[in-house]
Amino acid sequence: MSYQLVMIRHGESLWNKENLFTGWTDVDLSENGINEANQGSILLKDAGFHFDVCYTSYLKRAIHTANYVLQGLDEEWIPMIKTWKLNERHYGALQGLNKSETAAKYGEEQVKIWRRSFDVCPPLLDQNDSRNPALQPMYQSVPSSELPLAESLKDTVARVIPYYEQCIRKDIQSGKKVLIAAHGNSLRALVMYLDGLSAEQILDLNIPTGVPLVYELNDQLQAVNHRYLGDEQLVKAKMQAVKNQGSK
Ligand SMILES: O=C(O)[C@@H](CO)OP(=O)(O)O
Repeated sequence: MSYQLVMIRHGESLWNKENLFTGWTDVDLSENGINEANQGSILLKDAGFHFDVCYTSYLKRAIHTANYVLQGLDEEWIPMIKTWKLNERHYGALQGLNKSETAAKYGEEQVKIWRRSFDVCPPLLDQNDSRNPALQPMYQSVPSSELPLAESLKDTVARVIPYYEQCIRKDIQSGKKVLIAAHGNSLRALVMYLDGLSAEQILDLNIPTGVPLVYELNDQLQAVNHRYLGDEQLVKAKMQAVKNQGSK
């Protein structure tokens, strides 16, 4: 018995377009991001994919991407489960700063550490900052002790993976076709776990926007292989573009 899991990072957001650290800031997709989500849907449709359930975050760029994908597949009726556990990594006080300007100010190496290291946490948001999730209606049902003021990838792994194991895994195991529409770093956390990557290996992993990533899992639900749908060169160029966001 083998299983399958499909992930998709949201299409380009308005803040991706402006090259701003985004994290839990709830921004819309750009025009290009909408096209990317629709394109992702076409790739899935052409390859014959169907879904029984979709998991996404609380953030509208991921929710809208899921909607565009499911609309294209004519499967908007399936259950869509929204959880803050799949939110983007919280970028703390870096949120809203331009990545290139931050690289010019603090150096590209420091920005790479903030963006891609496993266990370095960005500077924390102030408790009284209106962006503190504990002060926002969106997170009112979450105990404030669980809500971050910034997160490293390690912190993100610590919330994404237990959720995957407790909730998503069960659906996959019961034979449901699962789609996860999430974010660059919440998906890096999941890929790190599924592929058993080390802290060094994860440094150079960049997830492209709006491209379906298909995992084949064995009967133990271990990853046996994965592939992006679509043109290989285009996928590589999109990954490189994500990497370059941290250049001066
Ligand atoms: O700003 C962010 O929240 C993320 C994803 O867009 O960026 P990065 O690729 O720098 O981790």
